[in-house]
Amino acid sequence: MNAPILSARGLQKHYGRVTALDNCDFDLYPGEILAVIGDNGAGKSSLIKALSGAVRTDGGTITLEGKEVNFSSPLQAQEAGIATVYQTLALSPAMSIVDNMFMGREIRAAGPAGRWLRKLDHAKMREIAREKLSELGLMTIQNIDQPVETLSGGQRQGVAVARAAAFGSKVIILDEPTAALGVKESRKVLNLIQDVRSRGIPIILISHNMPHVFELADRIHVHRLGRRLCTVRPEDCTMSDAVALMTGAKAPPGETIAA
Ligand SMILES: Nc1ncnc2c1ncn2[C@@H]1O[C@H](COP(=O)(O)OP(=O)(O)OP(=O)(O)O)[C@@H](O)[C@H]1O
Repeated sequence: MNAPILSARGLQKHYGRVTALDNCDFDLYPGEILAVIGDNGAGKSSLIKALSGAVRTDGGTITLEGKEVNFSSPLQAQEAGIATVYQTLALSPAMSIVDNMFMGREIRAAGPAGRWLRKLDHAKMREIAREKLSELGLMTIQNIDQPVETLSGGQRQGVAVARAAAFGSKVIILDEPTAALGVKESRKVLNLIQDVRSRGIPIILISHNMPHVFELADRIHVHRLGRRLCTVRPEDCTMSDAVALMTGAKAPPGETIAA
C-alpha cells in the first residue's frame, strides 16, 4: 500500500477529567473510503475534530501528505485540503445553491480596484457550480439559483458534498451523511460518495449505519475508548463482528479479551 495521505499518531484530548482521545492513531490511504465506527462516546467526533482543525489536541501529531500539520482552525485545515461536511451541513438555507457553493470563496471580476471592491463574478460562479454539480451527477437540480431551503435533504447533502469535492480537496470527511435521510435519498448520497471516490478523493466516513459502512468502505477503523482498536476490511468481517468489536464483546484479530 502507498504511504497514508493523512495520518495521526498518539493523539490525546481531554475535556476536564474525560479522556476523549487516548493515544489515538489514524491512517487514511489515497483513494480509499475509510469508515470510522465506534460506540456512542468512543471519541469519533473528537478524532474528526482534531483532524479537521476544529479542536486543538493535548498531544500527538497529525501528518498530511508526509508533512506534520498543526491546524488552529477549520479554515486552516480546509485551506490545506481537508474538507469536512458535518451533519448540520453549514449551508445557508435562504441562499441559492451557487452562493452556498462559493460561500467564503467568492470569485470576483478582474479589475483595478482592491479585491473586496471588485464586483462578484456571478456568471463565472454559475458556470463552475454547474460544471461541478454535473461532474457529480447532481444536475437533476435544475436551477442553481434556487434557495437551498427548497431542496430535499439528499439534494442538500449533495450540494454540501459537491462543495467539499469541488475546490481542490485532498481529503473529505463526511459525518453521518445519511443519518437524516430516507431510503431513496440515502441511495443517491451513497452513489455520490462512490463517485467522489472514483475521482480519486479519499473519504473518511463516520457512520453508525452498518449496511452503508459495509457497502462503501474499503477499510473500517474501529474506534473504542478513545483510540483505534483495529482496522478491518468489510470482506473479512461480518456486521455483527464489527459491532462486537465496537462494544468490546469481541477482541480484535490476533488478541484475546482479558477475563
Ligand atoms: N466539548 C466537550 N466537553 C466535554 N466533554 C466532551 C466534549 N466533547 C466530547 N466530550 C466527551 O468526550 C467523549 C468522546 O466524545 P465524542 O463526541 O468524541 O464521541 P463520539 O464517538 O463521537 O460519540 P457519538 O457517536 O455519541 O457522537 C465523551 O465522553 C464526551 O462526553
